[in-house]
Amino acid sequence: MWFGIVSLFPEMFGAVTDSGVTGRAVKKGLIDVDFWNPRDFTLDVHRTVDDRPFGGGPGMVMKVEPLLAALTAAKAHAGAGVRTIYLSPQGRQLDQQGVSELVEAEKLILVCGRYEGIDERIIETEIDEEWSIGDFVLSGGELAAMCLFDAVSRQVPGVLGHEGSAEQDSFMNGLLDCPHYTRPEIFKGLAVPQVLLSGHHENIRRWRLKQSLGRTWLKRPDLLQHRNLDKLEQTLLDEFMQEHRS
Ligand SMILES: CN1CCN(C(=O)c2nonc2N)CC1
Repeated sequence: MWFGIVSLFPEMFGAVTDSGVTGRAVKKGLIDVDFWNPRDFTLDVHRTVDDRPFGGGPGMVMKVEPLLAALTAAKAHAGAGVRTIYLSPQGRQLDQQGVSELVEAEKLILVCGRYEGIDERIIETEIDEEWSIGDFVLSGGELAAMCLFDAVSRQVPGVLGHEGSAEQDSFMNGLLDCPHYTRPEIFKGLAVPQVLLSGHHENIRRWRLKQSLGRTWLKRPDLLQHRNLDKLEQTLLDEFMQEHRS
């Protein structure tokens, strides 16, 4: 999978291109990333990338020409079939379903705005989709782009090594994740659930599923609205609810 990043702060992306699971995927060539910085496309001695908004008001807007030149260069590099995304609170809120759709794209350009944003005409003429990571305001699109980059990259075959991790990620099966434990067996007087020490894989699988269902019921019941439970899942959830109430 290939990502083209248009950003005034490409150095921020080291957090995902040089570290962790995604950093290893880049190193292995499972994920390719290229950067285009609008500042490199300025023509004035001060390398100006922002301008005052028409109509006045606070803040600045990213200058049209350097941004367009950077984006044009990114699209030329990408070739056909690339989807160009602008990170913005106006966009579709990113969730695991959206991640699953985006990973099918194979080539994504992520445009990161700064200041008050980018000229609306760039959005109208150059952007295919707007995506948001939540209803809050960031200082720029870079952190949102890194979230999208990480979540989408995790779904690329081979990135997680044993594919199971992706499946077991929260939201991959529409439920919250189960609890996780590691050594020591007793920590602050709290023991690891015995079933996890039993070595009985089917019992462990059922316990984890029951915990996922129960946690989702307690913390995110809205997710259950859209999740058809099979017979076993309903039985396990009923058990959890009964135990929770007793
Ligand atoms: C111009 N800039 C404003 C701030 N911003 C965001 O708050 C944001 N992006 O994606 N999800 C979000 N929330 C990015 C774009």
